[in-house]
Amino acid sequence: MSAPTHTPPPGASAVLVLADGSVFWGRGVGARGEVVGEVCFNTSITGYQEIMTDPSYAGQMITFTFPHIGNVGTNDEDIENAKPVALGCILRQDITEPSNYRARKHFNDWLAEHGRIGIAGVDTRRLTKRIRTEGAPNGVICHNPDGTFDIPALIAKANEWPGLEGMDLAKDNSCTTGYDWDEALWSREGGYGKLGNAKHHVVAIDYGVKRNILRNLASLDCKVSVVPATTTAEEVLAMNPDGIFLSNGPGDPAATGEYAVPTIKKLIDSGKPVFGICLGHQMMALALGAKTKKMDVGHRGANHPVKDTTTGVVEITSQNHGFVVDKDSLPDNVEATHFSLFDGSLAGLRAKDKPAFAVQYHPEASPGPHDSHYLFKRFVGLIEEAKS
Ligand SMILES: NC(=O)CC[C@H](N)C(=O)O
Repeated sequence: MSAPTHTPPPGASAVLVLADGSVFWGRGVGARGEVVGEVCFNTSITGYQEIMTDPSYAGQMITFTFPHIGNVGTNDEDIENAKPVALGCILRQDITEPSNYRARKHFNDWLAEHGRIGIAGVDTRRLTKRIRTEGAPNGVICHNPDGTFDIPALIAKANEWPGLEGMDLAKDNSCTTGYDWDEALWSREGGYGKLGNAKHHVVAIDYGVKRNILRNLASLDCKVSVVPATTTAEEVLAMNPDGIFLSNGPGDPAATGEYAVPTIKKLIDSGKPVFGICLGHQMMALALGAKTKKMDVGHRGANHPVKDTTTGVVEITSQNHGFVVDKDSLPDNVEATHFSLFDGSLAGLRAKDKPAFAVQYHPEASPGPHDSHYLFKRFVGLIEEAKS
């Protein structure tokens, strides 16, 4: 990488610095100010609003490898959380003018309104290659229209940030009080549906849950009670659920060892059907005695092939994770059920002696393909089996 210059080029209103001293000049988008966190990349070509609102991106800023960000604007519906959670975004091109019948707001205005900082005009290919070869670095985006930047201070800030490893972000991104969920999946004709005839009761533990997971459950006739991350196993079981769902969420799964992991162990031992997604998958693995680790290269995109070894079927999946379950650490009572066809990493597991299973990726998509919706049906199938 060429030596960084600390003199802003003409017109620079933002800068991205990495902990190793790399400097990327650009044009600020969204809110002004400074943000520090992990710099990752996502290869999806659609769904920037769903991605920015996915709570699993807490502590991270997202490099969008697709250059046309903003082309469908933003609306009040394509959200996975009430507010964006990703710290900021890094873009190749200036934000595209919105052109879509559902657009309500320009992406730039939406970012600014929610206090989210971004930078456009970055060589995102160079940045992505750097992340791919050296891992996701700490970084700072600074957006200052005055064009004055204290680069050494920003680099120091990037280095001082402790990094995601060992960081528990699930508790802070959970709801603080429980609530019932009855919104079902979206359709072009009717928008979001409503839970009709509630056949099953699912308690979903919220570690930073994406709404489309809850919508999928509601669309399969599940009344969903969402509860905070620190809810105890006794409290969950006292709600008499037919099934228990462990949500996705940000941060290091191993850092949830004091509250989530022991709770999940008790819930699995109760014999109730349990289904986990992403962080939920990682914590289920920890509860079953396996280990997790930080990945050299995280998976973030909407075209990741995964093989379900129980059926032999390959599905194209939506993914967002930087930690993974070590496939060599699975105890005898745990079966590996899915593998990533990109790097062979573990993408799904099940307990052999309990109705508990989980996947590392996102069957709810949002954004992404719908190949993996069958997993929600698999969960409801386990619930029906347990009830009969
Ligand atoms: N989407 C998620 O649940 C992410 C899980 C975890 N925070 C990871 O990065 O691996």
